[in-house]
Amino acid sequence: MRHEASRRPRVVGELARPVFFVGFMGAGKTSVARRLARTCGVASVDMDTYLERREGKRVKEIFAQAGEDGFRAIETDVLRELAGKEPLLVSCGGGVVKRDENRAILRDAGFVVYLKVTADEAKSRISDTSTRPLFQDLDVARKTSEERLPLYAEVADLTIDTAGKNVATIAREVQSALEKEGILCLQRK
Ligand SMILES: Nc1ncnc2c1ncn2[C@@H]1O[C@H](COP(=O)(O)OP(=O)(O)O)[C@@H](O)[C@H]1O
Ligand SMILES: O=C(O)C1=C[C@@H](OP(=O)(O)O)[C@@H](O)[C@H](O)C1
Ligand SMILES: [Mg+2]
Repeated sequence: MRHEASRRPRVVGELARPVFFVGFMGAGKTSVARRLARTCGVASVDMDTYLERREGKRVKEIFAQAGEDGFRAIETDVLRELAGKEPLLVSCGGGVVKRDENRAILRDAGFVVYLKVTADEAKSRISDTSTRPLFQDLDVARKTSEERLPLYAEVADLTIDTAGKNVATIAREVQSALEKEGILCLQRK
């Protein structure tokens, strides 16, 4: 097993622009970006993780202390910061598309991959919704998801329906599309 792994060529990927993953909570943005980073030798960053380290607080605490508006202000700041770095795979939080200025940053700075999921399928994937303050009630989540559909569609350069697919399959679909679009260039060493 170890021998086979060491014989596999090392892959180093380069991105022409930042790639932003958007979509509803539970779409798999964090998991797919992380998987793609590993298989393609590209750096990835999760906006929520980055934001939590920067603020020294969990997303849930920020919502409790500063409300959604407070969270969104920090989120915009972080998005701007990450959009200005060397191109990365960036998994965004599901609500990043709510602000007009964020949608402008996503469109202008990057290539946007929209991972589609229904609120019902997302609920079945997320075992513990306590870390997601806006996914506490399924009926509310269904409504929120419907309201956001046009916002995700507005920024998407690529849309992938994730229904019934696992993370590896989705990551392969994204990889192939990014290579075809000239956004991802892979060198096998
Ligand atoms: N395609 C998928 N099929 C099944 N489970 C998934 C899939 N994508 C993600 N998950 C699971 O759903 C949960 C949320 O995934 P995550 O990547 O954090 O989504 P997001 O960042 O879009 O909210 C995790 O437990 C993850 O393992
Ligand atoms: O949809 C949203 O408004 C949110 C999604 C979360 O990220 P994930 O989409 O990665 O769960 C996180 O940013 C926060 O709880 C708000
Ligand atoms: Mg996430």
